[in-house]
Amino acid sequence: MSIMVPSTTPALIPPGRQTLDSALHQLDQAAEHLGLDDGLRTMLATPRRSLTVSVPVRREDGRLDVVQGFRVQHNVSRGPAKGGLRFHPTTDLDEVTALAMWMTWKCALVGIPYGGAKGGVAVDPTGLTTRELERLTRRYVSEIMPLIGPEKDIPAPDVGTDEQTMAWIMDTYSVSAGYAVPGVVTGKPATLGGSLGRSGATSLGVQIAALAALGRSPEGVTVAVQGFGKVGALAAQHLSDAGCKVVAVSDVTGAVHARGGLDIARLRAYVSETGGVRGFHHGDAMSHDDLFELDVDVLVPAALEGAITEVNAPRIRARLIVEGANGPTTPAADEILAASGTTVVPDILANAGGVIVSYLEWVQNMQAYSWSAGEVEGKMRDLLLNAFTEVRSVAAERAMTLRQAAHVIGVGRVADAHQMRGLYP
Ligand SMILES: NC(=O)C1=CN([C@@H]2O[C@H](COP(=O)(O)OP(=O)(O)OC[C@H]3O[C@@H](n4cnc5c(N)ncnc54)[C@H](OP(=O)(O)O)[C@@H]3O)[C@@H](O)[C@H]2O)C=CC1
Ligand SMILES: O=C(O)CCC(=O)C(=O)O
Repeated sequence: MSIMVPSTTPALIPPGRQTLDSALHQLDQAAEHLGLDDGLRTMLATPRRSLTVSVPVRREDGRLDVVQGFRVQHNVSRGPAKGGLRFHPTTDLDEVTALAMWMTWKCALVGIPYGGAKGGVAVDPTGLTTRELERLTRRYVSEIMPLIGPEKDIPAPDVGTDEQTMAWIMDTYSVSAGYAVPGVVTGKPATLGGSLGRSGATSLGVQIAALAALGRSPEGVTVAVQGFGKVGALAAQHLSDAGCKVVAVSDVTGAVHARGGLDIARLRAYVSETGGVRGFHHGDAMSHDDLFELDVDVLVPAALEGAITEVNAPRIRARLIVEGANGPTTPAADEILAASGTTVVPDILANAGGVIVSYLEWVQNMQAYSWSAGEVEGKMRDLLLNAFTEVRSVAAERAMTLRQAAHVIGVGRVADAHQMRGLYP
């Protein structure tokens, strides 16, 4: 089985399919390198279980809307399926399948005992009231109930969902079980068994990965961040706290730039008040596209897939890209960046801090015990930096990019699990 990288991105291919093609291409490269046979490749390219559900939502004005929801368990050979839940209008089954596949490799890469999953609901959460969102979440959870559970599949936050969404999931599942089941979901509020440090864990991981890849003092290192949501805003904060100068950030509303560095704490307060970075007075407005072309040391894509393509990759001047988002760089862009000597710390490594702390949350829930914030951070840091060191040494030994090395390690571990278990005849 071989998946070609298209040299251009045909406009007619839906974005979700393009994302899945990227994930399959990365798998194919790793499988080739590992010498996996066709049967095993096909098994790894195919999700174990995919569920599509119709979710009715009663609107405040009495109307009934019906939206599509998905939960994909890509692989469960190393443990329960694990991965976030996304509420976004363009989410589809292909996108969720790709994101689930990346979760499989990510969990294997950082050495936590999970397979990979992802969920999605094709809805714009900003267009719903809190009560509508709650009804939607509870109904979606009821529909996917047979798939999830602390020993089966454990959702977590992703784009458009948060601690409140996780609390509703935990409650809906627990009401059905007849007792409180905190371990069914991670990224919950601390009062319901959420771990200290989970809300900022993905971003802290991005900072840790960025500093490790920089390999020099962060003082004065310039950074641009695309996306100012749960991951991007706190990644900007953590990088700024470490001494970097975050000179530009963007969200859907716009992009802001300040050559001398943005005051990230002030910008976060502004965004909580206004809903977006647009109009922030302590910086200049810039276009979304220009942010990618700034002369900065580090670029952190922390929004959605397909942000860095063959179109903008040749114009990127940052020498280091640290992927907070999943799948922000297309395979064609990857080739251009590799040829220009740009280092890309890949998503399955750079944003793994989130799922690592989710794992630590689940472990705390399963043993009905909790760790201090320092203990959680220390364990996360160790797991992430061990994976970072391993990826860097495999990349050096085998003359490959960090993404290729990360996939060789992650895919290799999952393939080993299949072979040892004998699931594959
Ligand atoms: N949350 C987590 O723990 C983890 C998330 N990730 C990945 O990180 C990425 C971001 O997730 P998360 O922060 O949770 O999601 P959020 O929904 O909290 O934030 C997404 C952000 O991206 C912005 N955005 C969307 N499209 C664009 C665009 N075209 N240009 C600029 N900004 C844009 C949104 O802007 P606006 O607010 O204006 O809509 C928002 O600021 C995703 O790829 C996700 O899969 C990876 C690992 C864990
Ligand atoms: O915390 C988790 O379980 C998963 C987070 C996630 O969706 C991701 O890493 O992409």
